[in-house]
Amino acid sequence: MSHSSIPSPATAHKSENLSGTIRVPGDKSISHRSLMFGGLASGETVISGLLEGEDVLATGRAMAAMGAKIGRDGEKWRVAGTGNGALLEPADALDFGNAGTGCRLTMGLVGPYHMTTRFTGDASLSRRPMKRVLDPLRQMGVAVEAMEGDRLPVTLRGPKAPAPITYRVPVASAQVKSAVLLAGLNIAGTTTVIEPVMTRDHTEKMLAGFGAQLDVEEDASGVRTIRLEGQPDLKGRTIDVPGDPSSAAFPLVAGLIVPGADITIENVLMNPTRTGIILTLQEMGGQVDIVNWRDAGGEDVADLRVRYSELKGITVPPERAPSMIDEYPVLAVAAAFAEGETVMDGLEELRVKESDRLAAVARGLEANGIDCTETEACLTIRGTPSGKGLGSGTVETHLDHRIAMAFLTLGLATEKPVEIDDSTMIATSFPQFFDLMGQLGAKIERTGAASQ
Ligand SMILES: O=C(O)C1=C[C@@H](OP(=O)(O)O)[C@@H](O)[C@H](O)C1
Ligand SMILES: C=C(OP(=O)(O)O)C(=O)O
Repeated sequence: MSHSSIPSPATAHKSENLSGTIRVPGDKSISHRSLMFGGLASGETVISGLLEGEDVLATGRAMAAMGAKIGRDGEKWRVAGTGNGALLEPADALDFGNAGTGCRLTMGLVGPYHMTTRFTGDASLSRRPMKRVLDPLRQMGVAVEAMEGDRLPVTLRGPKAPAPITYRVPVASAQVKSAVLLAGLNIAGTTTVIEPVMTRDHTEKMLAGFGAQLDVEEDASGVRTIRLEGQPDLKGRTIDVPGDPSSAAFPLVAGLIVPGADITIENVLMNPTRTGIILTLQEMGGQVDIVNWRDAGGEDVADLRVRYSELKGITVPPERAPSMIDEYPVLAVAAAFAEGETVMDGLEELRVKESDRLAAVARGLEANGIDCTETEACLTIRGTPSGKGLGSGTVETHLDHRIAMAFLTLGLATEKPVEIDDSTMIATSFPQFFDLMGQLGAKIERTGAASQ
């Protein structure tokens, strides 16, 4: 895969008057699940707008290695599934590259199968904690072999008769919730997940769409109890994947910080478990108009018109973190141009993403002259609205696509250019990043030998 090859540095330069209309690629969470559930269901699933990023393609290869037939047919992807309960033992290790979601959800999916499955990944994924999904699998009777600290490579051996469990998710994580629910698909009886803090609900919504029996109850304090009836008959379906709000966040912030900008991003997923970044940028004074709000196959989507704005610092409510967890690096970039102080708290999960994002963001800001304070779970940024004196740093991206894209966005409004040490990882979630940002008039260039 390209991220194990030669690093490709890139540089962003001060830009003006970004303009135009773009569509960002399909939502990563929905794309992973489309291939997984399509690969599992009986019959055909036809997917439009699939994100063709490396993370999602790794999930496709894993499902193919377990018996699904997956192919591209013009603009669409066609998946012929095995039928629920009929995945085959893969001949080789499943390599998930950089993708936490693909790896953790697939661990849940295959855990209860009475077969042996091995999981590997790149250097970043091999550092990330897997205990959070391996613990509930152990409770179901799955035998686990893992590196120290429950890291990859991991081998799972499912029991003859897996037992359904009731599991209270100990961290706010859609990946953990989803892994337990997916395990429940191949276990007789009711699997129950208790989710104290709501996270993205794509697994619940999409499994119901494929024909699973799911019951979701929410109490007065917001605690959700999700009950899944095991061994449902899942049926293939048609899916239209909306644009990824986590990718839209980069042109969105660029539009707010580049003087004279006026851009539109069409067809963005507006599921309320994903829109924290839009709300937060609006609270900072960002002119983000949500237009043409509509339903698209069971999900809300809209177009976002974004104009350059004088931003002000705010305190971001920590309880909003799950609805914008992947957007903090680029929110930090908006905060770098806001008047006053922006406080982001409740960010402990950022430390276990593709990199320690809290540290990577703080170091990148400091390298470019931006005043910030990092504590265990909090980042405070004091902005410079004019961008004067900022820039000229080189940012270490640590195999993290969001760090790479966030700092290239920063360099569009700093006085001096911003360089990142590697841009290859951007292809994991947003392969069209350079092209689309270029279309808007952003001055970003790949500067390394590997870009030739
Ligand atoms: O379920 C998903 O599709 C995702 C859940 C989030 O991870 P956590 O569950 O670890 O918070 C998010 O960071 C990731 O990019 C996608
Ligand atoms: C955290 C992310 O992804 P994953 O956990 O799937 O690697 C992300 O895309 O920002």
